[in-house]
Amino acid sequence: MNTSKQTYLQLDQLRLGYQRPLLEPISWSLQAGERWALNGPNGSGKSLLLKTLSDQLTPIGGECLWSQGVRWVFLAQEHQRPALWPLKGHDWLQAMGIQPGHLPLIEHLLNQRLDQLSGGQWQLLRLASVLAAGAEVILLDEPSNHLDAKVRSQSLTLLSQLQPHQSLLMASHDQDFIQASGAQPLTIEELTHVD
Ligand SMILES: Nc1ncnc2c1ncn2[C@@H]1O[C@H](COP(=O)(O)OP(=O)(O)OP(=O)(O)O)[C@@H](O)[C@H]1O
Repeated sequence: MNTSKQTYLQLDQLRLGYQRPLLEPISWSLQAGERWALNGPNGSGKSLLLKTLSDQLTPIGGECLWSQGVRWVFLAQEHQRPALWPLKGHDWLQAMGIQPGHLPLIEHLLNQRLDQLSGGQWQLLRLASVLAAGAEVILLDEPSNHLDAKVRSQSLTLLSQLQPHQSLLMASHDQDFIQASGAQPLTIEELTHVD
């Protein structure tokens, strides 16, 4: 099936905010295979958009329409771990419904306890599991947070293994990471701009 022109997500005059709208309305669509990197100043609404797309916030107005059958996954900027958490990496993958055999880059983390992983190891495990879920749309909030050079390069390897039909929308301040990922930079201002 040729999915190159398929629209995965359509935003129509979408109003985002908490108690009241914080941004101008957004009208935008995401097509199969597109790779976008939201960047721009702190507080400009990147996380707000990703939280709304991933159903953590209700839009204040307008429409957010996922095409039928399109699956999305979301990597939050932070994921707090309980201080004592006796689960291991393979438990995490199992909970995500993922076969560990396909993920050589995180094999060394599978027998480690989640509460004993470093911040970067935890971020890599979470990123790898989100990418391995095979969803059509990958939403990532600051995926290069906490990463040293080696893990950062491993994360880029994982991103480079996305299938041509998979789409990416990530928020990032990390210009080098954005460039290396091949994603096109996009600002919230551009999304709210009306021609
Ligand atoms: N829980 C909240 N309640 C009310 N306003 C909030 C809440 N969280 C964030 N905001 C506000 O929403 C706006 C957008 O914040 P958001 O976190 O989306 O910015 P961002 O572009 O992701 O910033 P950063 O680059 O710092 O991660 C900011 O003005 C922020 O103060």
